[in-house]
Amino acid sequence: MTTINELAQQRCQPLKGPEHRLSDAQLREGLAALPGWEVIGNGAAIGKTFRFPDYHRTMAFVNALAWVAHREDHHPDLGVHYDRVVVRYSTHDVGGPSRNDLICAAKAELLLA
Ligand SMILES: C[C@H](O)[C@H](O)[C@H]1CNC2=NC(N)=NC(=O)C2=N1
Repeated sequence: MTTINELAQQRCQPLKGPEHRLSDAQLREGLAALPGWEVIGNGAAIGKTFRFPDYHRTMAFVNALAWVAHREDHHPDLGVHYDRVVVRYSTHDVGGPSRNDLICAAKAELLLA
């Protein structure tokens, strides 16, 4: 079993090519450690909607997430709203979800822990 802390301790690696795409079983195993995260876009990505009481807290999270993206060189697609952020990770260079997406989802999650 993988835990959220094990994922969050890892660093994203530059991955290129479809061989790095996670299998359904690997994806399921990883998502079991990430509360609220789900497969979206028919297996193309993983995502979660984070809700906040106001715009200030929404943007504080967006900025913290941007810092994670910069540090890891792995970038989420974001939908930014007044009181929520729709976060979606997929690895473009792989053509779908990779281990990097699970790692960044775990780091995103722990920003709020
Ligand atoms: C060279 C650099 O590591 C790549 O271009 C990175 C940058 N950030 C990225 N972010 C995401 N989400 N997917 C990628 O494939 C990706 N590739």
